[in-house]
Amino acid sequence: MKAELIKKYFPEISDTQLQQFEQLFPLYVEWNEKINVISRKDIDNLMLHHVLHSMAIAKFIQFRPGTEILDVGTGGGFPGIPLAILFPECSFLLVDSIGKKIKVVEGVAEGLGLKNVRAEHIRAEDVDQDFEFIISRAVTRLSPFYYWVRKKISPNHFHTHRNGLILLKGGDLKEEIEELERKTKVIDLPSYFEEPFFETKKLVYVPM
Ligand SMILES: C[S@@+](CC[C@H](N)C(=O)[O-])C[C@H]1O[C@@H](n2cnc3c(N)ncnc32)[C@H](O)[C@@H]1O
Repeated sequence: MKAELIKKYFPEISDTQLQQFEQLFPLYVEWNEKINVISRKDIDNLMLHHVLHSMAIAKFIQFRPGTEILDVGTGGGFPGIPLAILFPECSFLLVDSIGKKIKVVEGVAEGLGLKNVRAEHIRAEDVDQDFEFIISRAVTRLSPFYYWVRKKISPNHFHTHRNGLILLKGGDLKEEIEELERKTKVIDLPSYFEEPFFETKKLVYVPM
């Protein structure tokens, strides 16, 4: 699946951004040979299941220039890397508790020439900085996630949505949302994209 898939849903992207999306596949193949962080099946479906899927967040919100965003449990760089391509004027910190994953993220970000990405081998709980938004894909249940990060959201609001958490998740979320005991908004990803995804089919927004 090529980068045209991205253009289909984000027709406003520039030629530079399109080229960066095109570079993602060879870069991940190259890095995955050195450090295996993405399964063979997922590499084959990289553009759809990782890249486009991550960009559901950009269908939910257009981050304004200058926005600071934390991606918790980024793994090989999702959703942070595709969003950093799409929002070059925003700053992204991508963190993971496994160091070798951060090496891949750094290699891919450097290969793409992304100046707006920092990657750090650190647990989410230990990050000592405020962000307008905290994003994450397929990391943990809502309630523990909220406790890891609840003090890291800055109070200023410049967006159409309040600062908060934007998470891509699968499974039956009803129980997790009850356990969280906070206002949430849940969006089904098929309302953004007609292509089928694996299990992670919901976007959860928790305004703070
Ligand atoms: C299932 S993977 C998802 C990776 C990536 N977000 C994706 O969608 O491809 C979950 C990731 O969360 C990381 N992780 C788990 N607990 C964490 C924590 N407390 N702080 C930072 N990263 C964490 C794991 O190391 C792992 O890379």
